[in-house]
Amino acid sequence: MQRLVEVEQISFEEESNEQSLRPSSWEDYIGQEKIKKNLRVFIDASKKRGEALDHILFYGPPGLGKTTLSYLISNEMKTNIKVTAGPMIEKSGDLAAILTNLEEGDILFIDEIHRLSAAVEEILYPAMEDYRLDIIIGSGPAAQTVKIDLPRFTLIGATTRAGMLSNPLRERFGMHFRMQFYTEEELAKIIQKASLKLGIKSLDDAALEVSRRSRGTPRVALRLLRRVRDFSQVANDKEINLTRCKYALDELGINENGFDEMDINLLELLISNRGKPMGLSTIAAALSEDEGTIEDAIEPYLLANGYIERTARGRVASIKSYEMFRLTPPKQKFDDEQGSLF
Ligand SMILES: Nc1ncnc2c1ncn2[C@@H]1O[C@H](COP(=O)(O)OP(=O)(O)OP(=O)(O)O)[C@@H](O)[C@H]1O
Ligand SMILES: [Mg+2]
Repeated sequence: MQRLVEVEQISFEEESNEQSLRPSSWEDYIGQEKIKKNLRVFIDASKKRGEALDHILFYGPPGLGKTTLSYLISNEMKTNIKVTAGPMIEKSGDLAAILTNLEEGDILFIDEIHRLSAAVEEILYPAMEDYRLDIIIGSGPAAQTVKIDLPRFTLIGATTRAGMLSNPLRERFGMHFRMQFYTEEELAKIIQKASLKLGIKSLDDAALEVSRRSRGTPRVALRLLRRVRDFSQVANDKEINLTRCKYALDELGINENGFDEMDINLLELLISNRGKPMGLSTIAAALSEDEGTIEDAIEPYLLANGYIERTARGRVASIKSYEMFRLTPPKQKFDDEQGSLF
């Protein structure tokens, strides 16, 4: 099923749409203030010293701006950026070829870095630490290690699943940044800027309405904005206004909290368990979704906003969810070892 608030699998068309709306300056990159502030200090310092920037790891749910930030860093450092992704680097030779083609100060961006194979990761360790490539030639007693020096480069890794990174890899990043969900005000600003780029102005209250239904995620906000714009243009509106906006979003089946069918199904499932924790694999089977998608793309926003709670024995719906469905939360305590859930 294609989710309108789906943030992970993006089509080619969407990807090129995204490129056109992708901020190219720090001023256009709204929010994530703490990360921006820190990054600017590190960038300034490394520029002053004339050194490559330390390796950086961005982690957090999809669509929050990890890739965009990486491009901004390369802009700011005035260096080349080579972009690849974990699943694209199949053999250690692939990575060796990428590394030996880098120039001094270049940025290598590896998306979905948690999906690198163990063999490829091993190549990365000395490359990150000592800018050195260790290649083993031959096998058995005649095997030899050849060491090749690499230019000083910066690795930027991005992942939706920091927990899946191996410790040695994680520790080799000098900076770790966790991406945060955006506030409604921040998303409204992003929408207004993007809207102008699309050639139609969004009125303040309309932009806020789209924000409220965007699950704290710029990619979702921009996707909803494009659909709302379609409705507005068909109706010959000069600006995107609140009434049309609400109509369009309702037509698209995005509820007032930005929840779509998938979120609702998950919440209903947990509620049907009446306060008893439900394990991830059970949830995945019941919703016919894979565990990774639930953990990376659906759950984080619901957790961050207190709609569900995670206990050692599984997930439960919180009072807030019962209230949203206008249901009474169960009084009975199921999880005795962990104390009251509510
Ligand atoms: N802070 C921001 N300000 C303005 N626009 C943003 C911001 N963050 C993200 N965007 C927009 O949201 C879209 C998605 O961002 P991006 O591709 O960087 O996310 P991501 O974290 O790399 O996602 P994924 O984990 O799926 O790779 C981009 O097209 C960009 O235009
Ligand atoms: Mg990305």
